[in-house]
Amino acid sequence: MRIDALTLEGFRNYDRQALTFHHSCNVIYGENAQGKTNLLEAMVYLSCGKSPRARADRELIGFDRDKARILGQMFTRDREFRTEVELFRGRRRKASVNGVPAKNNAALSDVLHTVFFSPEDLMLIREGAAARRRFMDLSLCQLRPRYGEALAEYHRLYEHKTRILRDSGDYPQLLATLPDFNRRLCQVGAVLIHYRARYCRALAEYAAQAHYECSGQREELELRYQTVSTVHDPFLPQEQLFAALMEHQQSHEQAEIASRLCLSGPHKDDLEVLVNGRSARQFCSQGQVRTAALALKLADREIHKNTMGEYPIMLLDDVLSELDPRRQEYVLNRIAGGQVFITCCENDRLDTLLSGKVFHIRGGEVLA
Ligand SMILES: Nc1ncnc2c1ncn2[C@@H]1O[C@H](COP(=O)(O)OP(=O)(O)OP(=O)(O)O)[C@@H](O)[C@H]1O
Repeated sequence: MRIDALTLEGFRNYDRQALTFHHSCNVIYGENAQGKTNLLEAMVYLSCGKSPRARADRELIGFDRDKARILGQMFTRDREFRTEVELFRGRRRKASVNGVPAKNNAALSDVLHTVFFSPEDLMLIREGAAARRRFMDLSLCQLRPRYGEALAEYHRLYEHKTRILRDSGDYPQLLATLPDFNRRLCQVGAVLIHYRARYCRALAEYAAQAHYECSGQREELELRYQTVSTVHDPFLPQEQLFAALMEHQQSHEQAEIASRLCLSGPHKDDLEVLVNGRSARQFCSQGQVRTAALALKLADREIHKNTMGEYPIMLLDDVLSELDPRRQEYVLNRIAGGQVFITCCENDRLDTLLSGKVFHIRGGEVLA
């Protein structure tokens, strides 16, 4: 799997830029705030229809533009693909693959998978559960089309339910609609738990191996998927997951109405990380946290490889400079075999370390 060419028009600080890439390694360097991350962000968008950092698509459109266009030429499963996305202010985006309209994000993920790794991810372990849920969701949306659909529906229902609870003080009659929302949230929630449990099991296996190697065989990493307390086994059939979610929901109904908050459901899931049997979040040193985060990202890459039969595109956004030489070397050795994009501020070391193509970015343009 590789991206051969990318064209950006009106995307973030790119006015119009066409780029062709090396099949293996691409180093993108430049000073701060020149557009290096924007470039990687466009590639993530092509792979899943979402930005890893923007909350709304309109943030991706150039400040003084009405629309943005991202066009990628990819090579996957021995075939060429052309994915095009157009984003507009105030109207729905348009996306197509080889000229055929893409119905949803899954149609984009069918062509391209990316694993995006940025300095913020180095604190994935220390942050609250939301960061680890985002990590699982971004990956699962690319891996499993049904998961992406279920997650989108869950978010819609959750928003709606939140509004009902919030407004129920002034309009108590709204509460009559709550049982229908709760029921559907539990049905869709069961789908999310089904996929998350399997993903976390695979992630745990690969991440343990990577962490063990990267720590010089000194540390053991364990991952535990945590979901709603009445779900004693997340691998049970979905009907049983649904029943367990309903049980939790019913026991929290009064508390939800009193607090006007959604208290029950997999929107509070987490992935607990332990190193040598202790909570990494509480007890790990900065270095251990980095190794664990690195292990999660490398494990994610292996899962994509197993699912697609090809390595996903690895996007390393300024992370190498944050790692010590031993970890840098480990990452660079582990990611050989697929296409990789690496951004950095200085080009003094990487082009000697890696062979491939080097791009110098300034003000949303690639300098010759
Ligand atoms: N919608 C937008 N329209 C135009 N410019 C934008 C838009 N969003 C962000 N920018 C600009 O893009 C630049 C940031 O680009 P980017 O995040 O890619 O930086 P970077 O080169 O990765 O920098 P760093 O090394 O600091 O991470 C900023 O100058 C910002 O003002």
